[in-house]
Amino acid sequence: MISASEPRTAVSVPPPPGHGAAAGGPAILEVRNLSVTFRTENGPIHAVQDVSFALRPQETLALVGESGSGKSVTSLAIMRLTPPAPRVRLGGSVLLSGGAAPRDLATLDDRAMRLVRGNEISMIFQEPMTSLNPVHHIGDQIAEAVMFHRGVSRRAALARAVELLDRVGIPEARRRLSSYPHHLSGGMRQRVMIAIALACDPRILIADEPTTALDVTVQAQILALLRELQTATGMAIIFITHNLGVVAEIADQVMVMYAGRIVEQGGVVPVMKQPRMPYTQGLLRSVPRMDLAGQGGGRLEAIPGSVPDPLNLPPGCAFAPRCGHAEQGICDAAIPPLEPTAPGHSVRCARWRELAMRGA
Ligand SMILES: Nc1ncnc2c1ncn2[C@@H]1O[C@H](COP(=O)(O)OP(=O)(O)OP(=O)(O)O)[C@@H](O)[C@H]1O
Repeated sequence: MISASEPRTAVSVPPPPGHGAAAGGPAILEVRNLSVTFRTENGPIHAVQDVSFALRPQETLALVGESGSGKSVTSLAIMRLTPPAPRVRLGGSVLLSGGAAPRDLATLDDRAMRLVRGNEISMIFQEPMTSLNPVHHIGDQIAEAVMFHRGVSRRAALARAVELLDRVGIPEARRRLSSYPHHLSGGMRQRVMIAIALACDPRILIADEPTTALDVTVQAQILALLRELQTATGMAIIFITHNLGVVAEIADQVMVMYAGRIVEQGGVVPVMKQPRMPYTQGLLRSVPRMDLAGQGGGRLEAIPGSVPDPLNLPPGCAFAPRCGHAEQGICDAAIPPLEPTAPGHSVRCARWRELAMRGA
C-alpha cells in the first residue's frame, strides 16, 4: 500500500500534456477481456478480470494501483510468463500486430511465443540484480542476448553491446564490457537492463516498476532515458508503477487497477486532472504536489484501510469498504460496469455522476 512516508516523485498538477504526441495510428497491441485466475488450495484468485486496452506505437500506457491490484500479472500474461495450466486459467485475447494478420499471443505456440519475447516485446524489472548474472561480464550478457535473437557472431554481438551501452548513456562503453554487475550503481545496472531489452529493437517495452528501487534523481534520469529512446525508436511502453508522480512524467494513457479490475482508464490529463473514481482521487491525494510546494507540498493522505484479500473480495465494488463515498445498497449491490465519462475516459463507479455533479 502507498503510505505517506514512502519516497515518491512529486506530481505536478495539472500534469503535462501527453508525451507521445506523435503516438497514433492503429494499435500494435490490443488486449481484449484478459482474465487470469490462479487455482490455489484455498480457492481461485481472480488476479486479472476483464482487462481491455489498446497500445499504439510511441505511446506510453501506465498501469497504476497498489500492491496486489493485478499490474504485474497483466504484463506477465501478455508475455505468457504466468505459470501454465492447470495452475492458471487465461481468458481473453492479446492481439499483436505485424505480419499478415494480428497474432493472438494467448494461443500462440510456445516456439513462436519465444520469438516474440525479446524480439517484439521486451521487459525490464524493478531489481536488475535479479535478472543480471553476477558472475558474468555485462558485455557478455548483452552480447548473449544479441546472439540469441540475431544469430550474429560473438564479435559482432560485442560491437552491438558497445553501441547499446553507449545508447543508454553508460560512459566509456567499451571499457564497461568487462565490468561485473556489482561494479555498477543501481541506476547504471538498470541502464544495462534497458540495453539488453533494446538489443533487438523491440516494438513494445514492458517496464515493471523500473525506477522504484532508485533514488529520486536517478529515477528522473532513467525516465528521461526511456522517453529519449522512445522518441528515437518509436517503441511503445507499458509502464507499471504505484507512483502517480512517475505517471505524470511519462504516460500518455493511464489504466488504474484495483483488485484485478480496471477502475479508471483514459488519457493522462483527464485521469489526473479530473479523476472520477474515488480510488484514483485517493491515490492522487497520497502524492506530494509541486504546485503546493511552498505550502509543504500540501497535506498527504494515505488511503484508509488496505487492499482486500483476493480470496475474499467484498460484494459489489471492491473499493467500497475503503471509500468515503460508498453507499450501502448501491456500492455493495453489484460490480459497477466500466462506463465512459467522456470520450476516451472511463470509470467503474456506481456513483460517479452524482459525485461529479457535487464536485466531489
Ligand atoms: N503465482 C501466484 N499464485 C497465486 N496468486 C498469485 C500469484 N501471482 C500473483 N498472485 C496474486 O494475483 C494478484 C495480483 O498480483 P500482482 O502481482 O499482479 O499485483 P501488482 O499490482 O503487480 O502488485 P505489486 O505492485 O506488489 O507487484 C494478487 O492478489 C497476488 O497475490
